[in-house]
Amino acid sequence: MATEPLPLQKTAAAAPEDAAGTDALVRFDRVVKRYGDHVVLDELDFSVRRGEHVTLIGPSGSGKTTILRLLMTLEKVSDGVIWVDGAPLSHVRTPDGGLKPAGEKHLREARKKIGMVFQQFNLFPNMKVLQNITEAPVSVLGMDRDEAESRARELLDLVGLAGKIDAHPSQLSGGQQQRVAIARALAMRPEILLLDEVTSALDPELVAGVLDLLSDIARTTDITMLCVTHEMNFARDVSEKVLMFDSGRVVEAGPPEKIFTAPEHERTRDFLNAVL
Ligand SMILES: Nc1ncnc2c1ncn2[C@@H]1O[C@H](COP(=O)(O)OP(=O)(O)OP(=O)(O)O)[C@@H](O)[C@H]1O
Repeated sequence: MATEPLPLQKTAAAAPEDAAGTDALVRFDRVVKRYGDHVVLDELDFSVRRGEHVTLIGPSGSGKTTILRLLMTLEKVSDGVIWVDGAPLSHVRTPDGGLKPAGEKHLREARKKIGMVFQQFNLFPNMKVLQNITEAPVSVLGMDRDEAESRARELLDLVGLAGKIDAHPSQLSGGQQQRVAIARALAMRPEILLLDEVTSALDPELVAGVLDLLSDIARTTDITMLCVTHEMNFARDVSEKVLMFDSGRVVEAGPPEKIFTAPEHERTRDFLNAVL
């Protein structure tokens, strides 16, 4: 059975030079997220270019996970618009050219472009490794099962777990489970990969292996990454841009070498002093 190539090689085209952010793949446009009276994201503006690897840092409660959950359409914006690839993610266009909040059908379609890896792996406990990876491509994308299995095998090879194809998640270490979760996210061929503290639940000796895998994926593929992490060395190695959040706003943004060595904002300095 012929399979399409995996989207796992860098294409020749360089990421567009776009200092103004007009060619952003992801753009938050005055995004507000409230839970009751609690404003979690406060007219948040930021953008991410295609192929860029961005790390989100900031104190607990500053809204980092909320940003990823909004992108994954697990939450809805209270105000403002999220754009992905020039189209509204959180909204749909009205006949008069305006925007209205998107319904479930649009959101289901939109989330196909986006994959997420969670802190707690979130594998299906009753499915073997192979089926964990093939389930969504078959049921959500309508992919032929043979093709999905063939791709899953390639991805398991990539994450170093070819021998665990018939294991259940409970038979794997945390690091192995997280590798399966990464393979499962990639199986959907996402344009954007969201990583939410993916090593926080791992035993310390398993962290480096998962981070090395993600570094390889960042280096060798075109995938755009948004990554919430407390692993500052990883952020330094992998990302081109670091966004420092506080109280639902970006207080400072820049390349890691700038943010980590010469932060300008007092909140960034305080945060880095606490975590480094
Ligand atoms: N479903 C919810 N209902 C009410 N409040 C929520 C909900 N989800 C998140 N919050 C609140 O939103 C704020 C931001 O949470 P979020 O998880 O985005 O922060 P974070 O920066 O990712 O924090 P951490 O680093 O601790 O994971 C917190 O004050 C949190 O309590």
